[in-house]
Amino acid sequence: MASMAAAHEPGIRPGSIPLADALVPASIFAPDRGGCGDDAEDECFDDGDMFNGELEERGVDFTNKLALVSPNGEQYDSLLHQLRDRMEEGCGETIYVVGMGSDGGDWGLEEKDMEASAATVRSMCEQVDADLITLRERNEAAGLVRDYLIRRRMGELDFLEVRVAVVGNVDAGKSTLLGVLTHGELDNGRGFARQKLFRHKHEMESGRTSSVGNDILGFDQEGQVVNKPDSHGGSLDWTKICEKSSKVITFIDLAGHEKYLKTTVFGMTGHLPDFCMLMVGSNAGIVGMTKEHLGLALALNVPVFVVVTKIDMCPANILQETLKLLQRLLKSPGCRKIPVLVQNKDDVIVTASNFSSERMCPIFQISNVSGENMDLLKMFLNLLSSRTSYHDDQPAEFQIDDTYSVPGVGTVVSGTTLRGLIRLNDTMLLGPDPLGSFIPIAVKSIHRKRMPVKEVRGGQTASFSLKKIKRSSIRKGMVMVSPRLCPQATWEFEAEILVLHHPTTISPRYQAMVHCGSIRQTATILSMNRDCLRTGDKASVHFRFIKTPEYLHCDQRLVFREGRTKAVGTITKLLQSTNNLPSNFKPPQIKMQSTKRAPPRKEDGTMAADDEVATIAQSATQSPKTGGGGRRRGGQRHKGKGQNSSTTSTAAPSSGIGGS
Ligand SMILES: Nc1nc2c(ncn2[C@@H]2O[C@H](COP(=O)(O)OP(=O)(O)OP(=O)(O)O)[C@@H](O)[C@H]2O)c(=O)[nH]1
Repeated sequence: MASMAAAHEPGIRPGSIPLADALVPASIFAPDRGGCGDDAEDECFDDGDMFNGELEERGVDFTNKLALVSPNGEQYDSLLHQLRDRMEEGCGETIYVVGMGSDGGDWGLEEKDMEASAATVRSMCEQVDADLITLRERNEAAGLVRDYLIRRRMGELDFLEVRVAVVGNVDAGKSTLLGVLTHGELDNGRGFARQKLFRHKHEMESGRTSSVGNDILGFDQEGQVVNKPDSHGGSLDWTKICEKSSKVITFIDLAGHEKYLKTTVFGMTGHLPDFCMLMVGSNAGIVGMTKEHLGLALALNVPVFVVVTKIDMCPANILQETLKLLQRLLKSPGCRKIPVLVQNKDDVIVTASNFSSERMCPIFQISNVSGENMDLLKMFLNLLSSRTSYHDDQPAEFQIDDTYSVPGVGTVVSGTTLRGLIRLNDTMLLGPDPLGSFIPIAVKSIHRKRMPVKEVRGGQTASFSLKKIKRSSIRKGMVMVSPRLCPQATWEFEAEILVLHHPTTISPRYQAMVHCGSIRQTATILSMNRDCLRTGDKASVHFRFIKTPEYLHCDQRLVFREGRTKAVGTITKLLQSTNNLPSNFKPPQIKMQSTKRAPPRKEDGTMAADDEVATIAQSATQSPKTGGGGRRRGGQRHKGKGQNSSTTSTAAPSSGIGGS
């Protein structure tokens, strides 16, 4: 396990970080024998999560390391119940530790007790139709301790799904890493690996990503990568990957260049990532858009892990400097993260088990050219579990993030199932159209990752082919929902916002782009509870969309931006609209309204970047429903949103609502 003294750590080279600045070792996240010492530990286990996630008793003492040795019938049922809960919380998987108690006794079991415990766990796995995979075995003071991965058995057409947004400055090595991971071939340092991923001709020519790309990495039940590129064109057969995988990681590859920030924001809000992988070139350090992207992830409450690339070509002192600045940024009051350097498999297990605490921020140091530490990153990815828990009985909701016209098939929409279960031939309501109406539409075919399936559930991305509807009448940001929801569209809403940057002041009638889920539309500020807003200010703001009403939820996070102006916030109220006409019937010709010129905080009106990150995190942590994290793996989920829970009612009367 990682040690506190950075100088002794293999990944850190001579000229290491001074002890005071040392990264937090992963070992502090390992469960304690009986209590939590410092803040970091409190954070990890503040729900009393001591032994395999449960402290309370249900006929069995979960804190006792011998609980699994020979449980009686009632105790076995309790243990099984606990395992089922944890599997559900972890969206079909959980890391299960045998031989560790939290009752103060020494850790470890004698061999025969370990075998008896393992037999109990194996039998429970059969009951829940899951596989038991040994992650590691170690010797502790009183004997053996084993960490298992318990993962639901997947049929050929099913797999667990985790979405990871990949962000970082230009040239950090994002596309290269994805090329290396998904195609299994190392880079040559001159752009070889990324060639396989570029989607546009201009990307091939400039070497820069401009669009939101999707790449998949499949793991089989044993945690081995299943991606096998075609030996001719090097392309990947997604269907084959999905058939062989028990878990598929979808990377949402986002552009690093500032001019594509709009696309990057859309990727982070619209594609609902479970996690964010922030890439940093070790030689370039924390430059360009790095802080901007980190701030975005914090604002949207997406847990972040960092991958420092190019360690093959970086002098030791520069690498140390980058790591030092990185951990300073992560620990700053704005981020309040606990940076943890991942250096071996033990660190991977500990960080992956605790990652959903949101406060922990694992840091990997890799090379796309030599492949150093790539195995640790892959192992970590295999152990991440989705943060979107699903319940099949919830009314289904699907958000559309793209549309296509497929020859011979017709109109196809792609997006993410937010909740519930959608089956072939189900009738859903599609909308809202510009008048706020929803129309009934039958689901004629469903694909997950290009593979035909019969159903799709909460947390999974999918595409549907739709009959008798033109592509032009569907736009990004529309939804398909269960008729049970009687969906309504909203022209106006209230949100608590925090201005991260604005050169002057924002006042009523100011317009900017609202990003919320896959919605991307300009909205006007009608009123707010302050005269004007400038960088760092918070306010409750009343917005109105200028073009069409949208389907919104209270508690949804939003990003409000225009050029370099940025604000983040949470929707607090869906408001009744006064009329059904689009407000751009006579669009107000106002933009970047600056009624009063307030003294900017810095010469150019910006906040110091650290302040900006600070303010973002403050907003994220103070958001009414964001919660503080602190739960172990599987415990941190996308927060439940009210079912289109407007406080009053919403806008346009709809012709097709609730029909079928
Ligand atoms: N030596 C070395 N070169 C690397 C490594 N990773 C990436 N590179 C090189 O760095 C350059 C930039 O990599 P990209 O993957 O295009 O960077 P990016 O972050 O995707 O850039 P954008 O798409 O513009 O956002 C390419 O020439 C890669 O070959 C690494 O670990 N070591």
